[in-house]
Formats: sequence, structure tokens, C-alpha cells
Amino acid sequence: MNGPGRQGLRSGAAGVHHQRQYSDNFLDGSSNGNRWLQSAGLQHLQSSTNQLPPLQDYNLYGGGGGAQGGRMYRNAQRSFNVGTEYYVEPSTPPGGYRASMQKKNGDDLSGDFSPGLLDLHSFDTELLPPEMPASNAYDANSLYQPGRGRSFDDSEPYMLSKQTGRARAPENENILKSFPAEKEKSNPVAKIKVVVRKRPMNKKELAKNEEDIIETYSNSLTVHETKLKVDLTRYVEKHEFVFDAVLNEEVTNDEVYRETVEPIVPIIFERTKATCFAYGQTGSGKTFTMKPLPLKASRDILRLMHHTYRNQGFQLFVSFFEIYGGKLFDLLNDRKKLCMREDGKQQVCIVGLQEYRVSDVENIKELIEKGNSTRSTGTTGANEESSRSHAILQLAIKRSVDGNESKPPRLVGKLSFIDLAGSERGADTTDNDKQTRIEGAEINKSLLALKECIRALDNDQGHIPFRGSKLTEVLRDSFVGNSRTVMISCISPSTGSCEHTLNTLRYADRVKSLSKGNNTKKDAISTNFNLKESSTVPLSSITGSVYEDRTTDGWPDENEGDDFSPPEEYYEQVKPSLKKNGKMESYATTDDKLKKPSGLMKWKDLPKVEPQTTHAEDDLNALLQEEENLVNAHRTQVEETMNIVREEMNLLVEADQPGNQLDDYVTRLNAILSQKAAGILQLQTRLAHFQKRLKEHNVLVSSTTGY
Ligand SMILES: Nc1ncnc2c1ncn2[C@@H]1O[C@H](COP(=O)(O)OP(=O)(O)OP(=O)(O)O)[C@@H](O)[C@H]1O
Repeated sequence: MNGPGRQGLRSGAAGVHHQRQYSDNFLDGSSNGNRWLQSAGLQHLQSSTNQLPPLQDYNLYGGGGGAQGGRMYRNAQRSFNVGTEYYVEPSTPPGGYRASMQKKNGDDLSGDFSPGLLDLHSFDTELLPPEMPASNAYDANSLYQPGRGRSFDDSEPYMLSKQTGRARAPENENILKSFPAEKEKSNPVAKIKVVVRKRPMNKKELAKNEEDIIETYSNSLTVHETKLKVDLTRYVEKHEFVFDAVLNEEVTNDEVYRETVEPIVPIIFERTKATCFAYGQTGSGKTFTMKPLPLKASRDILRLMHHTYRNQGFQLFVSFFEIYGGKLFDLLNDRKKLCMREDGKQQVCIVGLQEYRVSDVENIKELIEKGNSTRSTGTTGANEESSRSHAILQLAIKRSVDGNESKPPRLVGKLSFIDLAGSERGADTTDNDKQTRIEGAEINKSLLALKECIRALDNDQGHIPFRGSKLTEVLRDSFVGNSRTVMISCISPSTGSCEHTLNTLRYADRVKSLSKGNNTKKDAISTNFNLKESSTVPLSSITGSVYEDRTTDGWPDENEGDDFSPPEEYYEQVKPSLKKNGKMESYATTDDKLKKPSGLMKWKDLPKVEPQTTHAEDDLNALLQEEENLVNAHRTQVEETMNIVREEMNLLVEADQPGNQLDDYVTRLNAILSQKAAGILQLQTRLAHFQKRLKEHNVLVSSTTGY
């Protein structure tokens, strides 16, 4: 792809990239979807799986970004210019609750803030009884006008002040105006919001002449993926996605806050648990994005406490912990190991986690910096600087029962900020030691579990599969009751990150658009379009002004033909294996009506079209259900296989003694793994088949709706 002409046509910052300078070192984000096979000693199967058509985001292979180095808020030093003049609160410690929050001398945080100890017997995980009103009405003017004059300085010297990716809210539009009491009662804030943030190209990418392949619109984006045909001709495949919001590289952190967290701050006072998390590959900007959010939220929470909810006994508490290798560590208490327990009411308690009552933003900033410096770090093959842990910072609003401050306060609402580990952890599986691989597997597991929980939550499913990982277990109380979730998917713009970017977008897409509880027209469009996703154009046409929003909807050659038609090389290699195991399945031929139409798709016209998709939606639901089943089966297979590998590795180590029949173990391991791998390949084949049907389905939708 030849960048200049094309970039010049894009929304966002064409031409701006080259002037931005910020220090950064990214490694190439290439990943190999089959590396786990290598690590399992199944290289012989790799060549065949490599030939599979691309499977959409199961996050089972891709993996890994590393996760070390200063993570959340590692740039905090440069960022915060926080006014504290509004937040000076007299310390009102409840009896028996060490809660003096006034800053004393020195840096000893334990002296500055009094931690509360969360344990099984605490009241903290209980909500206030419903009869206890949190407030009357918001007083918008009294709260915001004095405070708005001073804002955070995000210290983004390389960011433009203008914001083209999103319409900037008028200055006087603020959380209070957005949430008058009446509105708030009807819960105007979406239960789940998925936002994508594209970061600017970095120095290294520019130096390597990499191209910006992400084209952004107001709530949609297109990824231009360069691919090679079998005859080595290059072509560009376009992947289009629609989300709740797409923030381009020029959007500031202030704007990110306004788009994501600001709307949910007021409802935290109304017994809501909200979670905001950043997802994306290493180096995509998760930390950069998450870093300022808790401080900005704290500022707004404290404003509300000191104005709208003045003298109503609300208190703000901060805790900060990390999940590293499936274990919990308190980042505000010298990385003390923590235990998670459930009490009799199935409330999750983190035993020993210290939380600090805070009354001004400076205190919070210090706590965050302390927590950040304590975060675990390590070296990975993907990125030396990336974090290998999930960091969870929680802002809890509590209130004394009956206004009696001698009693421990009870939880009213909570806002959790999660800086997830890099999503592409598969990159670690061949480069590092066993420990690193296990960590990567744990991270992949938790990311999958998180997605499943959010989807279950959005579908109002009775059962939330929070036990899927430590991460979802500790977030359990954020998944029940009145909850809100904001997902910020961070993506890198460059060619080298294309595969990870697509994985991230597909993960985000599944979180949002597979949600049956969200079956609005917009989502129907989003779903159809997201899953349709790809269209191709020959590379030769991507020059200068040819780079427009109009393209043919032809599929790549290898997708032509009846039913599932993987590339010949792949098929030849896989077929014997499947036959050998007697598991080869025959698939029904594609319905005639699902023939792809010829003609042109016009991307820009899409949102205006009223789709008539009654039958198509039924079909789509069935397809989606099928996909969900396949993904679950696929995940189980891979997890089982990985468990077998781990167990067998241990056995091998034990067996490696004089006189033992090591060969027998190896043979047995090979047999088991081959069997498992065959099962996985079979599932992959079915998934590829499913994908094709889904594409055809979407072609049908576009033909019936005329775009
Ligand atoms: N929107 C942005 N504007 C300007 N610079 C950015 C932006 N997003 C990220 N960066 C820069 O890119 C680099 C990597 O970002 P960051 O550390 O946030 O990535 P990450 O996703 O948290 O990575 P990891 O998972 O490895 O910790 C940093 O130097 C950061 O300052």
C-alpha cells in the first residue's frame, strides 16, 4: 500500500503523524496463531493450520504481549495538574475505622491515609438498603460551574488540541446536565459501551515507513489489510466495524474521559457498580488511556460529594491491586498477597486488601503512583516494557448507615478501572520459559472469561460465568445488580499491528454486537456490518484518489466456490488426519439464496439505510448461536490440551530418571496430543465453514437492503 496518497484522504491525522515525536519503542506485533502447537510439540500440524482461512478472534493463539514495566499511570509524573481547592474535606473517621485522610508530612502513605481492611466480615460488599435515598436532585450549576474552570493537563505535547474524530461536547455540557435526577432513574447510560481508541503512529513505525491502515469515522472504522494471493499478487482487504464511538489519534484524554467514564460517575451514587477497562495489544495505548481516568473520575465524584451530596455522609475509598499469574497482590500494601473468599451471601471479599479513604485528588494521585511503582514487571518476547498483570483500581463510594459515622460505612457504588495485560500473549509461548507461557495462558483465559461475563451481563442471563478466571471472580460484584461496563479497545494504527488490531476489534465486536439484549436497529446494522467485515480491492487500485469508500464486495479468490473451500494445500494436509480419526464431517451445501450478489457496496451510505432483515436476523441469530457453541467447544478443546501438556510435562520431568521408560511417556503424550489436535483442527474447519456462511449471510443482508 502506498501511504501518502491514501493517508491524505483519511479523516484524522494524515500528515500530522509525521510531525509527532514521542519516544517509544515498539516491536513488531507479528504473531503466529499456531505457536501453541509448537510449544506442544505439534509442529507437524502447524503447516496445515497455517493454511486455514483466518479465524476470527478466539484469542486462543494470539497472544501475548508482554506486560512489564511501568504500567498504569507510568507517565503520571507528567500528567496531573489537579486542583485540590474544592476537595478539602474534614476528616471524619468512623469509630474503629482508621480513616484519617488528611495528608501529613512525608511520603509515608500508611500515615497519610488510613486503610480499611476488607475481610469476610466487613460490610463493604453490601449495598445500602434501597430505602435509603442517595440524593434528591442534582444541582448542576452549583457543582460544575466552579469546578469546570480548571481541568486536567494531560500533558500530551504531541497531541493536537483540535479534535476531529468526535464532536466535542459544548463546554457547559457536563455530567450533571447529562444526568438530571429523573433521567438517572430511567438509567439512560447504556449497560455496555464499547469504544475504540486509535493511537497515533509512533516514531519507530514512522521510521520503518509503516503505513497507517486505520481509517476512522465518527463511530466506525475501516482496517485496510494487505494480503497476498496464492499467485503472490497483493490486494487489500477492508474490514469495517461499527462501535458506540471511535476515537481517532487526535482525541485527547479529556475527550476520552467525557466519552467513557464521565456519564457513569453520577450513577455510582445510585447504587451502581461500573467497570471501565482497556483492552488491546501491547503498546496500543491502554495505560496511556487508563492512566488519567481514575483521577478525573475522582475529581467528579468529590465534586458531587461536596456539592450535590454535601453533608450526606458519603465517603470515597481507593484500593489498587493486581492479578498476576492468577494471584492477587495489594499494590498499596507492598504487594502483599491477598486471598479471595466468598461469604455466605456469595459476596466476593478480598481478604486483607487495604483501601484508603481519600478526600482530595492529590491523595488519590499519590496512591496511584505508589501502586504503579509496585506493579510487577518482567521481560517478554513481545514487549519488554509491557505489563504482565491486570491492574485493578477501585473507587468505592460508601455511606454510614443512618448517618452514624461510628459504624463502618456501607458500600453504595463502585467504579473499577482495569488496565488489562496485553492481549496478544501467544507471542510468549515460544520465546520464553514455562512460567511465562503459563502466565500467557492465564491471561488469555481471563480475557476470554471477561468477554463471556460481559456478554452474559448484557444479555441479562441469569448465570454469569464469573468463575471462569480470577479476574472475573474478583469483579463478580460488578457483574450483578445494577452494573455498567465501558470497554475501551486500544488499537495501533500500523501495518505491522494489523493482525492484533483485527483481533482486538473482533473481541470488542463480540462484546458488543453479539449481545442479544442489545438488539436495536443500530446494533443490527453494526452486527451485520461488523461480521460482514471484509471486502477486497486489488492493491493496484489503492493509489491516490482511488482510495475511496466505494469498493466491490468480491471475496478473495480462495473463498470462491461451494461450501467451505480452504486452500488446497491446507485441505490436503488436514484431510488424512481427520479421516484417520474418523471424525470428518460433511457439511450441508450452502443455501442457494445465499449467493453473493454483484454490485457495489457504499460504506458511507450504510447508517442511513433501514434494513429489512426479519428473516436475515433469524438466520443471523441461529448462526451466532452456532458460532458461540463452536467457540466454546474450541476453547474447551484448547484448554484441555494445554492442561494435558502441563500435566504430561510434569510427568516427563518425574520420569526422567535412570531406569524409567521415558520413551513410553513421550509416545503417550504424542498420541494424546495428536488426538486433541485433530479435534481442534476439526473445530477450526467447522469454524471456517461457519465464517463463510456468515459472510454469505451478510451478503444476503446487503442484497436485500440494497447496500
Ligand atoms: N493516544 C495516544 N497518543 C499519544 N501517544 C500514545 C497514545 N497512546 C499510546 N501512546 C504512547 O504509546 C506508548 C505505548 O502506550 P501504552 O504504554 O499505554 O501501551 P499499553 O497498551 O499499555 O502497552 P502494554 O500492554 O505493553 O503496557 C506510550 O509511549 C504512550 O505514551
